[in-house]
Amino acid sequence: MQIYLVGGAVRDQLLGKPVADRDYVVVGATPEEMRRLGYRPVGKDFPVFLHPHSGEEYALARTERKTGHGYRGFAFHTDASVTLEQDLERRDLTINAMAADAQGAIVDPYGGGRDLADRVLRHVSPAFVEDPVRVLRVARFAARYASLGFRIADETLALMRSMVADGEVDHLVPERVWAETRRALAEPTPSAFLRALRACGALRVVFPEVDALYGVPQRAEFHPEIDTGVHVELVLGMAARLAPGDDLIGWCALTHDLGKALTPRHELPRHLRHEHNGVEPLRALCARLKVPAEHAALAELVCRHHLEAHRAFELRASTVLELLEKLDAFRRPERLQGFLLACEADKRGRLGHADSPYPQADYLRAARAAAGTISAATFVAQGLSGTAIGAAMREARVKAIEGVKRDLKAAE
Ligand SMILES: Nc1ccn([C@@H]2O[C@H](COP(=O)(O)OP(=O)(O)OP(=O)(O)O)[C@@H](O)[C@H]2O)c(=O)n1
Ligand SMILES: [Mg+2]
Repeated sequence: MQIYLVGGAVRDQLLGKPVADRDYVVVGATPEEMRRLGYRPVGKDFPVFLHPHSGEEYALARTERKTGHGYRGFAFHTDASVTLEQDLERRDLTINAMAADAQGAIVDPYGGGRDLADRVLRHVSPAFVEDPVRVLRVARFAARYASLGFRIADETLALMRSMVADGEVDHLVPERVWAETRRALAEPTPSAFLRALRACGALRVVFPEVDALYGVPQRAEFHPEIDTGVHVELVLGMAARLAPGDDLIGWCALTHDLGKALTPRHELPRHLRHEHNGVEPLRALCARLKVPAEHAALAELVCRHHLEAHRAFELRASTVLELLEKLDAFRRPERLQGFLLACEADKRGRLGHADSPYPQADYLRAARAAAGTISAATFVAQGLSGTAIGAAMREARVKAIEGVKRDLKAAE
């Protein structure tokens, strides 16, 4: 039997990127042989094994045949006669379909090295269509490598388009959609994920609430980019810059303006109440994709309150305190931090505003810090009890926030 390093590890090595996880393909072996050598089978019907010591994945070379719609409609064919070339042929992209033998020699029957050098995401063979998740994967790789100059090959985009038209993407289970989305949001250029999905028509199927934002105008004095979809792309880019690798902030960036798709036509390009209108579609989206609770919670806070953050200096101190309370900022400072990052991404994610300051974040952080030093114990010690404690605390916190505001004014 022969063992080859395969897929992402070979690609990343050739790109000069750190290799995260290593997958191996084993040619000319049987499951019995693998077990005899001490490899542990991953599942019952799945020809994948874990190395007895390293725990890395070793898959028997296989071909895949589609038997039905969607994620489960697969049959594997594996036997000792399946070649490396056959195994590589059923993979998604040429850059993911290279192997390296034990000496490090590259096996590259489908031109992955050339596409890597040319910065092209290209499918390997017509077998690409057998797994609709690949539509999302290609978009995710676009988000990962856009900054290196990668683009999707025309023929691959055409194939993705035909898969969407054939309804293949309708059958994706929410867990897979979320898993790919979450990873895409943590990549350096998450907007490329949106653009790729939109280019093949998958955005309308997977994220109709986001797709609907394209073509919706906003007021030019606040949004020189005009188009709400373009704004969301810019906010995603800014979120990736302010909070690299943070899919929580990315999720807030993606969903903060969903309400703008619901603005009545005659009100455009103004978006009155969009922060309220966005809550319902956001909740529906989070439920549909089974988004983690923290993602759903912070995204809703950002959706509801981002305008208040932008207007922080115009708010009364008592309103600032209420905002901090709604964010649960006193018990959970990380929530405030995430909220402010998303709000800053929204403000700077506008054409020509990438380098604008966002002093509102410093103000709200300082307000939280000042108000946070006031504790109930002081008032208990003064002999207050019951609701009087809460009232006195509020009053003291409002005063503290007023003090922060005064200091800021004085420093101007
Ligand atoms: N739907 C899929 C999933 C995986 N693969 C193949 O399996 C390999 C390993 O998959 P995975 O670990 O998900 O992707 P990587 O390419 O390793 O990328 P990452 O860096 O994200 O792990 C891929 O390179 C690709 O050859 C595929 O063809 N189709
Ligand atoms: Mg991998």
